[in-house]
Amino acid sequence: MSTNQVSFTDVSKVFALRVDNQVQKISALKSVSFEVGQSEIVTLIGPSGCGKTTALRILMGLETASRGNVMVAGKMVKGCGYDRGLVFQHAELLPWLTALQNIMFGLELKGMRGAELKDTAMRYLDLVGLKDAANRRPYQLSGGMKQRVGIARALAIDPEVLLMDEPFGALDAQTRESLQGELLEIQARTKKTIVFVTHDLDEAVLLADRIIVMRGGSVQEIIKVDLPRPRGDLGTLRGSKEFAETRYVVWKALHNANEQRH
Ligand SMILES: Nc1ncnc2c1ncn2[C@@H]1O[C@H](COP(=O)(O)OP(=O)(O)OP(=O)(O)O)[C@@H](O)[C@H]1O
Repeated sequence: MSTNQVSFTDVSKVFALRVDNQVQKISALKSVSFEVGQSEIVTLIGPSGCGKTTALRILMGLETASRGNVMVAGKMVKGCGYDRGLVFQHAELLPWLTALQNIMFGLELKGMRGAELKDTAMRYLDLVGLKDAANRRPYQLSGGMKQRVGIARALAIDPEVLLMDEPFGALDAQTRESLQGELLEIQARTKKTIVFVTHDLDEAVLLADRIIVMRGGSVQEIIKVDLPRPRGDLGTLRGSKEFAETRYVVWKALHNANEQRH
């Protein structure tokens, strides 16, 4: 974790909304700064509307910052790029393509052709445990399987940083838990740097090296998670004293964030 893969420095974002012929300004981010080290997993958590998705969208290049600097892998972010992969809450796969073709599509856009194209897509499908479902179309996949394809699609372009916006938020508790474990295993193998937005306190702790607690467009607190890596069996981890202690620290920070909001 010596070099920073992400530097978000003094970033502010103001949205201008036109309501009844009047322009209303919404300050979504106010001088937000944080860094993410190489191979680090950082989770962003905080009350609804505190700016988590806006921060992620700026990192992805889908929004521009009104002020401040955003660097990924040593380069200033100017629009989308293959150095970043995004996974949404809903995988948003192309419905007329198979799981394999959905992954190939992104690789083709990147310029990959021929045997390498199919082999690479298959390798990433295998990484998320879906080799046998390669020829299924999205409607033939469960919610969890679709999210796995979404993760494979983002990883296949070999980004420096994986940006994940509540990727497991729409899944049932059991599928969510197994995907959390799978994500940790994949990260241990690929060593990707991950910025992960979640509403779920347990998820924030289970996955992260550090947790950024946000409030009203600002960083309220950054909490280091000292749980060992690899995290091993997440069920056992959840039952540990260390997990409970960290969870309480984050709960308190969130509680403060909520109180100061009201
Ligand atoms: N395109 C936009 N135009 C105007 N306002 C926006 C836009 N996108 C976000 N906002 C506003 O910016 C603020 C932060 O929104 P954001 O979606 O980043 O919050 P969030 O923490 O991700 O919320 P949630 O947890 O509910 O998804 C909110 O007040 C929201 O209404």
